[in-house]
Amino acid sequence: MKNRNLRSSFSHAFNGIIQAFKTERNVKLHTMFGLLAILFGVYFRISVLEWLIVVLTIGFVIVAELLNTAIEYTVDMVCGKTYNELAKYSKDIAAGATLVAAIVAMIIGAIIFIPKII
Ligand SMILES: Nc1ncnc2c1ncn2[C@@H]1O[C@H](COP(=O)(O)OP(=O)(O)OP(=O)(O)O)[C@@H](O)[C@H]1O
Repeated sequence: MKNRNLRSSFSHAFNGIIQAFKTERNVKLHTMFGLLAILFGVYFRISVLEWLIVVLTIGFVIVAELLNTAIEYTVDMVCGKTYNELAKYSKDIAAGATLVAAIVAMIIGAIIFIPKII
């Protein structure tokens, strides 16, 4: 089924974000960390450059989580409950991508905020 116009295209994309947020604990968790980083940014009055880095990092983590969720759904659609070695690799690698994104975000958060907290 093809999107007939830009509005339905945006609407489906938005529904996808809502679906991932509702069903995936990690999407919720990383969104909370993103909001916390924004609160810290406001509180510590970080610079424009720091805001650019914080916003890019939050987007990077959320995009990784959304892609991981899409891969999980696709694997489940193909395999259902059947064990499959390739399904395992796909899910583990997708989860690995979100872990890398989360670690990078933690390092960036530490570099920006720890000196301000101290
Ligand atoms: N069909 C399958 N065949 C083989 N292994 C699977 C299959 N489905 C899941 N697994 C294994 O179980 C793990 C957990 O899968 P699950 O679908 O529960 O992901 P999840 O707990 O939602 O992951 P995340 O915490 O990243 O959101 C996968 O990383 C994979 O190692």
